[in-house]
Amino acid sequence: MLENVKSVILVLSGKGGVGKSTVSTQLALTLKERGFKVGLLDVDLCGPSVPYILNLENENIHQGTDGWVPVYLDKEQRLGVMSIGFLLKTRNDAVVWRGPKKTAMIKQFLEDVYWQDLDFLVIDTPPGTSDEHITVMENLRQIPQCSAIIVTTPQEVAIEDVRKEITFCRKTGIPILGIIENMSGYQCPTCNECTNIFSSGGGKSLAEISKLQFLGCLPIDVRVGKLAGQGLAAVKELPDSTTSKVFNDLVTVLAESIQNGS
Ligand SMILES: Nc1ncnc2c1ncn2[C@@H]1O[C@H](COP(=O)(O)OP(=O)(O)OP(=O)(O)O)[C@@H](O)[C@H]1O
Repeated sequence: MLENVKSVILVLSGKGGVGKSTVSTQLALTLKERGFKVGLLDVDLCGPSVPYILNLENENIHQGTDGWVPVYLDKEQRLGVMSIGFLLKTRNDAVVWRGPKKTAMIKQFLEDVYWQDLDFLVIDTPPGTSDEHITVMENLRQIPQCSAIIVTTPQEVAIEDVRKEITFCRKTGIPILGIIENMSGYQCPTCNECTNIFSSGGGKSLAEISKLQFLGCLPIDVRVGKLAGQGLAAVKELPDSTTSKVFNDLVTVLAESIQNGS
């Protein structure tokens, strides 16, 4: 049920494996840390990684009187999580469904989860621009505030794919909040030095060309994955890290947008 959701943030990428789920989970954890009530919905039916990233693989969801009850990360129920992964027996179980069945499942995810009152619902989507995306976009029309964050890596191929994602958002009328460049160098956990192991700056120049806001560069930081597995936000545990700065700034932008109703 989306009636009580103030703002939806879609996390999109043109290509798989660029860090969409990592960004979605860290964003949800940061929003919770900053005092918001948050839902995290994983609609990547073929590769649901959110339960794995948050170490919730053994959790089950159940049907309550008001709808499906999300898995809550905390006692205060400030961060609820829903994923097809909770319905699969093991991480290796494959969902082999044709389009209409996938569409029906996503509709159910959007309509039948009892989220209670949420400030933000973060939606982790599959890579590309598939049926799943069209279903999500169609069902979000009722939400007063909805925007997309596009995740890319610095390499050219990912950048090319992400251009298609931008076109897709523009055609479907979803405003793009901005672009995040992930895996932008490697941050040494000991000395904090960041080394560019791929080319760099692609996300920023794409944002400039596309006239979109650039939301920052996230380095490869092995500590971030470990923290998410314990349900912890980088902004709390690694306050001096680049990751912390990028997510803090992003949440400030989101908090302003919810206040302005934009
Ligand atoms: N900034 C980062 N620092 C360290 N590891 C990262 C970072 N971003 C992503 N990873 C790792 O890279 C792998 C892929 O990331 P993730 O699952 O978030 O990508 P995705 O785009 O959601 O993938 P998929 O398309 O399969 O859903 C994961 O093992 C994740 O832990």
